Amino acid sequence: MALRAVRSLAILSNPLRTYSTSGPLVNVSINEKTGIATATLQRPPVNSLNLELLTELCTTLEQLEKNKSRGLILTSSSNTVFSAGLDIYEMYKPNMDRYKQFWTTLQQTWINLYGSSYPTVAVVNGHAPAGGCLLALSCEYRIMLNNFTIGLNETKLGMIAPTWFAASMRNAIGTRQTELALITGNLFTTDEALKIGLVDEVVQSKNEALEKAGKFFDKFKRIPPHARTMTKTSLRGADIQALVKSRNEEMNKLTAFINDPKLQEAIGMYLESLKQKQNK
Ligand SMILES: CC/C=C\C/C=C\C/C=C\C/C=C/C(=O)SCCNC(=O)CCNC(=O)[C@H](O)C(C)(C)COP(=O)(O)OP(=O)(O)OC[C@H]1O[C@@H](n2cnc3c(N)ncnc32)[C@H](O)[C@@H]1OP(=O)(O)O
Repeated sequence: MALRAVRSLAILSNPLRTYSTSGPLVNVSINEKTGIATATLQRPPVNSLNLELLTELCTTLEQLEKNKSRGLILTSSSNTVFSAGLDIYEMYKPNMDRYKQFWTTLQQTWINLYGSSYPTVAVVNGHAPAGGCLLALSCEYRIMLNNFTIGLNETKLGMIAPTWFAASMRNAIGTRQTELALITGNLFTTDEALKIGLVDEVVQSKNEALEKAGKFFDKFKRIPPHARTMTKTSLRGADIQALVKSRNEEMNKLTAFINDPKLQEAIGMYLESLKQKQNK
């Protein structure tokens, strides 16, 4: 908390610096007038989150923090998919060293995004299942385009959404709705998501979403950044601390879980069903 306070006080005195962290999988651009960064996920066809994409995103978030960013819009280069969630191939017959690196990077990406000192908006311009929904939930505000689906559908895949996935959802829609959403693995339509507060606004186009995102950032023009950041930390800090404390334990559980032959069989069948869908 104290460190964050010092960092946020520094925001008041340091001028904004421009920088570039764009990579092949995450394009980063900075609006010179507003200082707002836009990170666009660009891993066709569905922005599934593999180790390389997560590493780029994680580094981008670290750089934004270091450079005292004014804010971040997280979006997708696809017109139909925000992110299909974790890359299922990272969990199918995994090389365990890579798998551990993958999961550690996912944890760190969440810590950086959920706990960022700068304001964050997800422009959800396509489907956002599972890990895709997690990325959106980790932002402070979600603006979604119509006619897509969003949710933590892990139970439908025979998996359990980790506690910090659940905490991110609880932070947005409360305990009751989170329990219902998680046990059913429901994917919500945009309108259903709006109704339960899983997203904050529904729009018809990406341009409209970007305009609304600008309005969200404008709300902070007259709010001292340190007060904003400390308030966010007071609300989200416990969720982050819980993961920081249990990181290793979670890794041990996951290692055993992912090597379960029944789970591997289920993942294989799920991958097959995704392929079959394409052949129809
Ligand atoms: C102590 C802790 C205890 C327990 C924790 C245990 C484990 C960890 C738990 C869970 C965390 C898991 C989180 C996840 O994110 S799992 C991933 C879930 N994602 C999904 O279910 C989405 C699957 N995809 C879709 O539904 C559709 O693709 C989508 C609606 C996103 C887009 O549809 P569209 O019609 O546009 O594309 P497709 O034809 O379906 O796909 C194109 C292409 O992409 C491949 N694909 C899709 N999704 C994924 C993915 N997530 N990973 C890898 N590959 C994916 C798909 O197979 C097609 O490939 P190809 O046939 O080769 O072209």
